Amino acid sequence: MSDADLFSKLDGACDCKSLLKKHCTKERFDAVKDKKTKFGGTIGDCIKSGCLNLDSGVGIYACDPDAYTVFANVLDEVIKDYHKVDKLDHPEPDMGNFEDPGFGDLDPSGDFIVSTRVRVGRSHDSYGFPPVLSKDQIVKMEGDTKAAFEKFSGELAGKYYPLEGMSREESKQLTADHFLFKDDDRFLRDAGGYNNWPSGRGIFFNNNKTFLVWVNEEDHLRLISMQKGGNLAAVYRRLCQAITTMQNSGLSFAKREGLGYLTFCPSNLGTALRASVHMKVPNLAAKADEFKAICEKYNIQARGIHGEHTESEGGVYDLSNKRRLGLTEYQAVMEMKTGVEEILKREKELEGAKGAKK
Ligand SMILES: Nc1ncnc2c1ncn2[C@@H]1O[C@H](COP(=O)(O)OP(=O)(O)OP(=O)(O)O)[C@@H](O)[C@H]1O
Repeated sequence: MSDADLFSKLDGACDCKSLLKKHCTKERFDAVKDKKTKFGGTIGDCIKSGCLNLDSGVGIYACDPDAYTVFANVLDEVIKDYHKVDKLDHPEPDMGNFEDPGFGDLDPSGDFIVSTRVRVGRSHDSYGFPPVLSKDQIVKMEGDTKAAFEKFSGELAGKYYPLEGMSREESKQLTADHFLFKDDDRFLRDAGGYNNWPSGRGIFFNNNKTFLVWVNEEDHLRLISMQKGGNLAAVYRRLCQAITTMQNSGLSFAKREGLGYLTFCPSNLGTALRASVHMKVPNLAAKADEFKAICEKYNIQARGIHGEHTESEGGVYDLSNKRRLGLTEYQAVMEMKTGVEEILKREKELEGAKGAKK
């Protein structure tokens, strides 16, 4: 389908509620329809998924880091709307004093928090995103990334497992353990996210599986630190040490002033950080209105435990920072910490009240 045909499909859709539909007006589309990014991408590459999937929430992916400049007339509006900010004035990155972050274990009893995870997305600034990436380029980029992994030492040291050639059993087990990613998202598929799959994709693990890197899942890199229990300090420290090592190994990550770190989907840019706990909150979750209100008050997003758009199981929720743009990395983690502590306090009160009634 040509870029013009894609746009007509979107333009003619009456019940489409995506941010793309809202902000990619005919005027804005016409203003950029003949432009190309320095990686050769077009506005059609960015809007394809949202035009083919009219039920998208966002509907636009950047075809490459340069798209955030060349197609800013559309992308900036989507970003402001999605992240609920008036201005694009994201601060300079600041991970705070991560060696001594001023918080520790959010649930020393171990009764409520099942596991803690903090991840960031990063993009190499010398490569495009999937819509403009050839098989050779994705394989070369994987090579650059693997070279940086060689610099990991101590707790971070581990091994890279390319998806190509991985046995079915191994990949099934890694997915069940919440470690591996899949190729089953139709929005990402139509954005070109699975082009040349599984070439260039893989996963790095440290030896005790508390630090991993997804290579060319949705983003070029997703750096993930996770462990059982609620020790947010240990998880955050490990992630920041890994980010620092990768930056010092010569990799240069795509950023734009006012937008922070750039990612394939505009919903992730800024800090590109999501800090989450899997926490047991059956009593509070049973009071749906109160649960929703407390999450909103503290900017917490609640998800099911198998990732975005999944349901909770046994009262366990994935609770994370909702804000990723317009605040520093340290502030984003602190927001999650504060919200989770409040939710935990309320869950304990409700649990206590139930005990008293018995
Ligand atoms: N605190 C956590 N403990 C254990 N596993 C987690 C935790 N948070 C997320 N996961 C797991 O990580 C995987 C990826 O989750 P999900 O796709 O929701 O988030 P993400 O990787 O942060 O990316 P995105 O926000 O783009 O969806 C899922 O298998 C999910 O269960």
